[in-house]
Amino acid sequence: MNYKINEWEHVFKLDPAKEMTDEQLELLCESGTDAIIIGGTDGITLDNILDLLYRVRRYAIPCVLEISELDAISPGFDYYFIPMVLNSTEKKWLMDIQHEAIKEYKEMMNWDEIMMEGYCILNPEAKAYQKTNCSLPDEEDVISYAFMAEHIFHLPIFYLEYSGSYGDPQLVDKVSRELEETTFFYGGGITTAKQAQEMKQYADVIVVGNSIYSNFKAALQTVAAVKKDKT
Ligand SMILES: CC(C)=CCC/C(C)=C/CC/C(C)=C/CC/C(C)=C/CC/C(C)=C/CC/C(C)=C/CC/C(C)=C/COP(=O)(O)OP(=O)(O)O
Ligand SMILES: O=P(O)(O)OC[C@@H](O)CO
Ligand SMILES: [Mg+2]
Repeated sequence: MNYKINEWEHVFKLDPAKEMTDEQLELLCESGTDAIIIGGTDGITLDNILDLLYRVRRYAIPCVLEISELDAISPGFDYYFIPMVLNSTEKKWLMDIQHEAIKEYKEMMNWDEIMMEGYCILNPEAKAYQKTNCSLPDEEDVISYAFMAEHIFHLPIFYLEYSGSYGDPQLVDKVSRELEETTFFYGGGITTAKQAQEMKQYADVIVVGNSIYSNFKAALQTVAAVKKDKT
């Protein structure tokens, strides 16, 4: 198990609102992926999060809760990822919800386990884009958000999010050149080994989500595609 996030290359993001068999979960957790992130935008409840956490805990793999709902936070995860949506048009999604949460949880927060994520969401069809009222940034905007994530906010993670659609590899390349200290996560529309390899050339970590539920076999193959040089 590797708990060093800046050494991760591949993670699966599981949606607690979606069904998964025990056999599938075992294959994912033992695939060689670096971590399991539990998160999503819709239908997130404490019950479905705890259920999935309990099932993932059978395996020796880091398990992360990516917080999207204030009333669905539970102890027991290795890490808590907290999004700040940099291209939201509402301050609420950049810092106000987080500010409210700090008032409630400050005493319980162990900063060795918490990573703030600077999100830039680029797919207007994504639920997260719509929920957080994002505006669509151009290339220069995106690169500037990445720069701000590293040099102004000193965030541990910059997350380029195309959730549900495959992004622009040239832009991912340009963003990667902007980041040195901040770990660069790319997520969105990775459904094949080839796409995983393409985005991994630029991003530090690639995130595979929806294809787990639409084409399980192909999703599983994305791990070996980015890790085969290391084994
Ligand atoms: C009890 C305990 C152990 C406490 C530990 C202390 C702790 C960790 C406290 C947390 C404190 C804190 C600051 C919490 C913040 C709470 C919060 C609600 C923040 C808001 C996060 C946010 C901006 C959410 C908006 C939506 C978003 C960006 C979600 C990220 C995940 C994402 C993009 C999922 C992909 O969704 P998508 O694919 O579009 O949609 P589907 O779900 O349909 O796939
Ligand atoms: O679901 P997909 O499109 O694979 O995206 C993964 C992740 O970035 C979603 O938050
Ligand atoms: Mg999803």
